[in-house]
Amino acid sequence: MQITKESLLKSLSRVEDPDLKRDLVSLGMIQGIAISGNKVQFKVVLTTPACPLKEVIKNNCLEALEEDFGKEIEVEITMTSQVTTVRDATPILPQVKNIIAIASGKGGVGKSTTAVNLAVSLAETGAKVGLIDADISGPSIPTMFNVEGEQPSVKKVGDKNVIIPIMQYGVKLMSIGFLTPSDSAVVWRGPMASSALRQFISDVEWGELDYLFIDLPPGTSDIHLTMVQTVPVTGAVIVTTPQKVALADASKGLSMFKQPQINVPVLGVIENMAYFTPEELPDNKYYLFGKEGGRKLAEKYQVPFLGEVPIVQSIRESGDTGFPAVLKNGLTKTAYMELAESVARQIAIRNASAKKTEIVEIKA
Ligand SMILES: Nc1ncnc2c1ncn2[C@@H]1O[C@H](COP(=O)(O)OP(=O)(O)OP(=O)(O)O)[C@@H](O)[C@H]1O
Repeated sequence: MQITKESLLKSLSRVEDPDLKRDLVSLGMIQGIAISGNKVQFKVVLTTPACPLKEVIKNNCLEALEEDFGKEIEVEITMTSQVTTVRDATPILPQVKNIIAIASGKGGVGKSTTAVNLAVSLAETGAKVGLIDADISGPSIPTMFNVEGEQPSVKKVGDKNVIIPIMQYGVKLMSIGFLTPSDSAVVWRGPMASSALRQFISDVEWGELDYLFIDLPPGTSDIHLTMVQTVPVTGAVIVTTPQKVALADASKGLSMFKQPQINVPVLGVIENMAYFTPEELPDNKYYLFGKEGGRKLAEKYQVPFLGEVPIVQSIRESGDTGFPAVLKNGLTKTAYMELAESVARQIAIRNASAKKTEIVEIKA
């Protein structure tokens, strides 16, 4: 059969994106077609560079084409990506495609550690990533990125001063820790903390970003409200340990996002410190805080379970030395890369299926 653009597209329209459950052609994912005799070239534009199904989709395309055009067809597929968004080009962060809140109920469950490693993992896949440390009274991001003591520069744009974020490990960063001495106790009144977050959102030159993570303080606070009143949040990720007290608090955090007045989609639950494992004996698992609590929480609230991260000594050391665990080879790298793929996948699914998030109106 002679290969034409139409026959090629007809063939590829039998291939589905397994997550979005629609065919690649109607999703507009097939681009740049070039045909010469029995040689064809095209691009598959995925919804994220962290797509875990890259190889599956590529093989399904090859199979469909060989079925229709025989083994003699020569196919060159370039797998590329364009992160999706449901945001309008609003005056606030117009070039930021997705804003993701990282929240927990209880403090100390590893929310910041998770936010840091997710951000660096996605940057490693080639995505443009930013991270706001909204934990105003206990900023840990500068330490975890080994940029303590750095000060962002400021430039004038028109009559406005804009802050240039600090760039480290491919991630643009903003934290109150860059603006105050690291050993001083920052005691903020609620309104001051909220105004700092608003400034981090609107007065920082974030530029084009695929993913902007906001590392929230633990619990539910004024900061959470300020965030949802300032920007439309694509979705929230809840971090918890499997321990009963952490789960009880995580449920409260999760319910807050689901409240009709807030209405931020919950992308899923991450179980941190799921079990202890010595790195040299990764098959030995000790369930210090109980088993599968995060998974059960996700089931209870009918939200995706995004994955688990074990307690590993090197994760704590990586945080303290400012060299994120995902940048070291080994089991922690694998755990965080898989987690990042899982988060990126849920963002793509959310963007394909749910409508945009509205900013929460301030009611007096
Ligand atoms: N999977 C893990 N394995 C080992 N240590 C971890 C792991 N996750 C986090 N930690 C360590 O636990 C401590 C608390 O983590 P982190 O600061 O990320 O928690 P948090 O929930 O953001 O805390 P807070 O709510 O107080 O800001 C840190 O010392 C961190 O290095």
